[in-house]
Amino acid sequence: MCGITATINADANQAVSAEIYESLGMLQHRGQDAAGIITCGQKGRLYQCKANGMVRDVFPPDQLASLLGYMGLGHVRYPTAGTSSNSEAQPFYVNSPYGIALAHNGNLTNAEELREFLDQDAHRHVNTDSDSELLLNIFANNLQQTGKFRVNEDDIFMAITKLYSQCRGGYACVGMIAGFGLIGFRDPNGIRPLTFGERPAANGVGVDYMMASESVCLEALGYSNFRDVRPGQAVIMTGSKLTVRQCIEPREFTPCIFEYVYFARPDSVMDGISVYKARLAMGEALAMAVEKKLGKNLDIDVVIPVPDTSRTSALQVSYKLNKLYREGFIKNRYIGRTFIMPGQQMRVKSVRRKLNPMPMEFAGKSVLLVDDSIVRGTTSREIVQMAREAGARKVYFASCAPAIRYPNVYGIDMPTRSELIAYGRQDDEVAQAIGADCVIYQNLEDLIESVAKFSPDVTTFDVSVFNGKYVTGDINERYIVDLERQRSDSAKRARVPVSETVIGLHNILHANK
Ligand SMILES: O=P(O)(O)OC[C@H]1O[C@H](OP(=O)(O)OP(=O)(O)O)[C@H](O)[C@@H]1O
Ligand SMILES: NC(=O)CC[C@H](N)C(=O)O
Ligand SMILES: [Mg+2]
Repeated sequence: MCGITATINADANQAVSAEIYESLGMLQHRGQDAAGIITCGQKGRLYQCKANGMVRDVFPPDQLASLLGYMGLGHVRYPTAGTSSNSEAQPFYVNSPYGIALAHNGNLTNAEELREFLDQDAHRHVNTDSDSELLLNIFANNLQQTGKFRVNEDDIFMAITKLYSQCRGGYACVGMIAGFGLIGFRDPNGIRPLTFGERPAANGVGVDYMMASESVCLEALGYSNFRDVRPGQAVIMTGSKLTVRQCIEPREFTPCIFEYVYFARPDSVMDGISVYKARLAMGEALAMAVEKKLGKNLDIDVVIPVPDTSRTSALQVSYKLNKLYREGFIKNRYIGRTFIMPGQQMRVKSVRRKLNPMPMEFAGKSVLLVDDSIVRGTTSREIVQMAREAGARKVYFASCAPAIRYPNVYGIDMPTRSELIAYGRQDDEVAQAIGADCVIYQNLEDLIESVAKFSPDVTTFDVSVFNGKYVTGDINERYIVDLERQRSDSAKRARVPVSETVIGLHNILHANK
């Protein structure tokens, strides 16, 4: 899902790298494969450090100080396009025109067309398989068309407006133009999130600005007056000045519902909706679904969450059903999220290493396990087996999200139908496949209602993984088949490993080794 962040301090002597590092730590749950920071110092010079790995490993604290400058971008990566090579770690940089860097959350659905355009018409060199590098070059090319020695805000908004007509898919982006300032923009459907805020500068003169995928980063760093970038809108932040412009007529506002189900932190507020409140509501609605399926006289002794994400909802399921809530699985706090790990083998191994059952909570009991979602079934299969090994008499499995039967094309790496456990299976067949006595899914209307009821203006969402309806309107069977061919687990395994050398701008991490 990737996490993006950007900061510009009003005081040009106030370095940003430490705070960007901190906010990347707060976005780690959105991407565990790679991380990067690029900053811009006085005289417009850029400094960069990026590589594969977790935030704490990519940026040795003593080297953070060498990322000089008062403005910068940060990124944590969970790949959905290209490869997992170091060279595709973000932010990306192009020197012409003006020195531009960009960090992207999302996925472009017309990447091949853009690649061809950049090669044949724009004559720009693209050095990796990343769709984010394409996005950056499209923007750079649009800006280049101005032919100006120096650009102004109107030129930048125009370049973004043009980009909206060229790029399709889901994208929330933060960018930086050397010596000028920061930009941020969000796709016309607002599928991927982007929020921004401000705070008084440390020296009391002017205002600092920050953008991030999730509001937690802004909150922790003392920013306030949070607003979300609206679909098709763009922002420009320069020393103490913020300009917001609606670049194109927005399409239907359809944020990704999976942010609320799984991706975002519960303490974030996205598009005005508290993720925590939405998860409580999902739990309430799920409790009703459980009662409907299993009857009023529930044979359930205890409700057990599958840590971590389902905890908030599971608590509400137990409250509504008036059944005991117990932490039956203990999570190893040093193991990250398994769903966003790159290969199936690694995911399966990690579930067992990550979660360990407390036998006394299972022995002789009928348990209701609650998770936020069942995607490939990796977690549920292992968890049900663990519950049985620990002596459970009956194992019911409830999911806050409906059955997932369609690929995601907007920034979640679920590209292959056959890898989804509910694909081609009825609910009872899913139960059989994961070894549960029964599977209870939330229905789609209830999920939508659980999230939408907290929003002042969002009524619809991108729910394509549940119903196969893609909000951008450009996805056909041929695209899906192609995606499966390129990005299935087996296709990724078969790929010849690319060089692990970092390609690109002078990289501080490697320079100092
Ligand atoms: O059916 P699957 O393919 O296993 O995917 C779904 C599971 O993966 C996620 O957990 P994850 O371990 O990634 O993160 P969490 O600790 O935040 O729950 C999600 O919360 C489900 O538990
Ligand atoms: N999950 C994401 O947002 C991925 C961003 C981009 N498509 C990449 O693969 O790097
Ligand atoms: Mg989980």
